[in-house]
Amino acid sequence: MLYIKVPASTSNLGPGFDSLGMAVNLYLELEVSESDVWNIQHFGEELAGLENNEEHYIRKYCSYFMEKFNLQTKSFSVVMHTDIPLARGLGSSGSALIASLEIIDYFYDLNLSKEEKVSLLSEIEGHPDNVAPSVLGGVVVGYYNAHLNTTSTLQVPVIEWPIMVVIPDYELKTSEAREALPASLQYSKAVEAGAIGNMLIAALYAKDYVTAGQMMMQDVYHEPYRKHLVPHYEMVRAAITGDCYAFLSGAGPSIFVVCHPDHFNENFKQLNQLQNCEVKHIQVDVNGVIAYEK
Ligand SMILES: Nc1ncnc2c1ncn2[C@@H]1O[C@H](COP(=O)(O)OP(=O)(O)OP(=O)(O)O)[C@@H](O)[C@H]1O
Ligand SMILES: N[C@@H](CCO)C(=O)O
Repeated sequence: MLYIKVPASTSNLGPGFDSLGMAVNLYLELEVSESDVWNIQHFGEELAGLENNEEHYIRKYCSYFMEKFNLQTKSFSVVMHTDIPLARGLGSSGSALIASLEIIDYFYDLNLSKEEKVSLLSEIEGHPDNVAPSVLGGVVVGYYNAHLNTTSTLQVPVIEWPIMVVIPDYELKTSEAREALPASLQYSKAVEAGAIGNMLIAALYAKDYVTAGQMMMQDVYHEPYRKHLVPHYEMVRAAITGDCYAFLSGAGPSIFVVCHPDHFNENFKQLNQLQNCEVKHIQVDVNGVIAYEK
């Protein structure tokens, strides 16, 4: 029996659009064994609405990898639980892709390295900002070069201020949130967007979380085009006070909030007053995916 535990991820962190992400302590967990026929069992409320057919991501991406590596077809029995809410900007689809690759890696003895896994997964997603942190752990910058089909990643220091996430009670599919983006950015806007992202990375290295937070809140790549899809976005920005900074998690609708330790409790209480959402204190996951025989 193979046990797999994949952390959730938040991506973009404001201006790190498609290239910056952080693994966090919500988890997809699976127990997997070989079987004559596919059998996937769901546990927990997050998976309650998920259809269990050939399009199920675990089944679909296991088949994808079998074909990609020219492997003899196998079927699996899977028992699955997740704390990661689906389609909320917390990397749920990435977690399912990662789990599928772990299944194939283990049951076909592929012995893929973490770097090879991140490359294979980034090719599917088109960007590494969810899969790289969920595989490697911590805060990760990644660049998927679609022309060469290569992925580069580097870990940056984890954020040491406390973090919370506001999870609205509605879904937003990544595909819908990507459709809201413009087809092109004016040159001067692109330069501005890049400068804000560069400042964010420098601030994370410097552990200057006031500057990091200010950069997180000034994204011009995606948040201006998506905020109309997320009513909680302006509500959260209006509610936070003190040294406290918010960014849209991935494609949304969840919103991450990074706070000075002295300002965390008052902001946590304040955000808990908001309707139609849940607020969770979050930790960075520094391990990334784990998989072992049970
Ligand atoms: N554990 C899972 N098993 C199977 N399919 C899953 C699982 N988790 C997510 N999915 C699939 O992924 C879809 C959500 O993907 P989507 O990219 O829209 O959101 P997300 O990955 O949660 O957010 P983001 O990419 O912004 O972080 C679900 O509707 C479901 O089809
Ligand atoms: N960087 C991606 C993350 C969601 O997959 C986006 O914002 O669309």
